Amino acid sequence: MILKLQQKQPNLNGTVRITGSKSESNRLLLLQALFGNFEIKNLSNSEDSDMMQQALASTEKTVDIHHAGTAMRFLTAYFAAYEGRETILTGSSRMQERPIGLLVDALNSLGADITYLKNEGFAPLLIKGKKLDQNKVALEANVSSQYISALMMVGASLPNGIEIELIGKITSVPYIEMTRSLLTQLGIESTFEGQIINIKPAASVDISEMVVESDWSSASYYYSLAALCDSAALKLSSYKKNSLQGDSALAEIYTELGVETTYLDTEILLKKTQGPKSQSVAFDLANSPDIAQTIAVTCYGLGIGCDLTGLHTLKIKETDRLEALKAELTKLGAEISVTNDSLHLKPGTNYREDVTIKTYQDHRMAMAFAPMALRVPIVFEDAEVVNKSYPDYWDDLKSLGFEIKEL
Ligand SMILES: O=C(O)C1=C[C@@H](OP(=O)(O)O)[C@@H](O)[C@H](O)C1
Ligand SMILES: C=C(OP(=O)(O)O)C(=O)O
Repeated sequence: MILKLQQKQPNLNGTVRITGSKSESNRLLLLQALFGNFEIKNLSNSEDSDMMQQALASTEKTVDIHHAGTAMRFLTAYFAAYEGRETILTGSSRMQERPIGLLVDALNSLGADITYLKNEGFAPLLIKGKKLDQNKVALEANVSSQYISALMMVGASLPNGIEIELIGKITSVPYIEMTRSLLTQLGIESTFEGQIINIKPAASVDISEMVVESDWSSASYYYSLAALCDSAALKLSSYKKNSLQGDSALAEIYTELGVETTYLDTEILLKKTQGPKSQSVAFDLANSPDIAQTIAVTCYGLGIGCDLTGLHTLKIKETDRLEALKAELTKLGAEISVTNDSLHLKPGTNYREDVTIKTYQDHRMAMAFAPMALRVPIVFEDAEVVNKSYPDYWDDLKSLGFEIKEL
């Protein structure tokens, strides 16, 4: 599906209801499968959460989780500890290029039997589920926190729990803390001191319902819209101040880009203030990698420069996000350079019209670039890519007055 977006109305007012965080949802679905049948409220309607649900319900030998990184990583650990079950776990062609060797090595060192069916270090995996008889494991922590979350959750179901030693710098730390907090809410004890995570064993949990906060990564696109319009009063639900999601750092980050957040009862209200405070901004996003694309595009739309660092995980996500950002922002007229872990954008407003943005099978490429429609008409290839995390995105933009035409 090719979509053309235009937004001639520079004052944005409205309320958008976003469904639950896909990170929290996919953790709770796994924890529900491991520990008991609590109800999950405000579950994400993302394709990734559908994939997780379908995979957990499947009795087939081959389980295909398409593009869902959390499902791939969490289910590798889940099926490895599923005694007597043999599973082939696979995903999209891109998923078969996203590394999983560190997690497989860690699980095999705990006693799992996982082998590679195509390329060493990558899906598809043949997982012969068995009892994991060890409970201490060490792994590098700078590649993906999803490996660590997977070990923490499945580790809680092992008879002796799990002790995880994290080697080197730890990336995406808030996601590890999110996993811990959800375990705590379920009554499962853990500690995280220095480089060591300890999870106590649990057989079942005594809780009837868990409520998922709405998705902050999805909220990022409204922060960008608020920054780029002339005036905004956008209400988003359901959010809270003490979020488990690291991307809630948006509220602080966007004060520098001219957006003020007010926490209401169960909503946040975004208002545009005077505009950006300086001609160039700098952020280390090692704790919030998923909002890097949003911030880079907002800065370009504001005509200011930015230096984004801590981006070393972007190359192994849905696409190489650093190269994709460079290619598409350049098409729009930006002067941008990237390294393996950083991005530098020069101030400038040389906006080119009617550019067609390639989305690289990456939902965040489409969603992050859409607010540029406040500057110039813009076209998106494969616009349905948003389904991975936010299927209602285009409809929600329409509700704010965006003209969206299928070409
Ligand atoms: O645990 C999670 O839910 C996630 C962790 C992050 O991945 P990395 O830890 O691989 O950076 C993030 O980018 C991803 O969208 C979701
Ligand atoms: C990186 C992402 O997801 P995942 O790693 O779960 O595929 C994302 O949603 O931006």
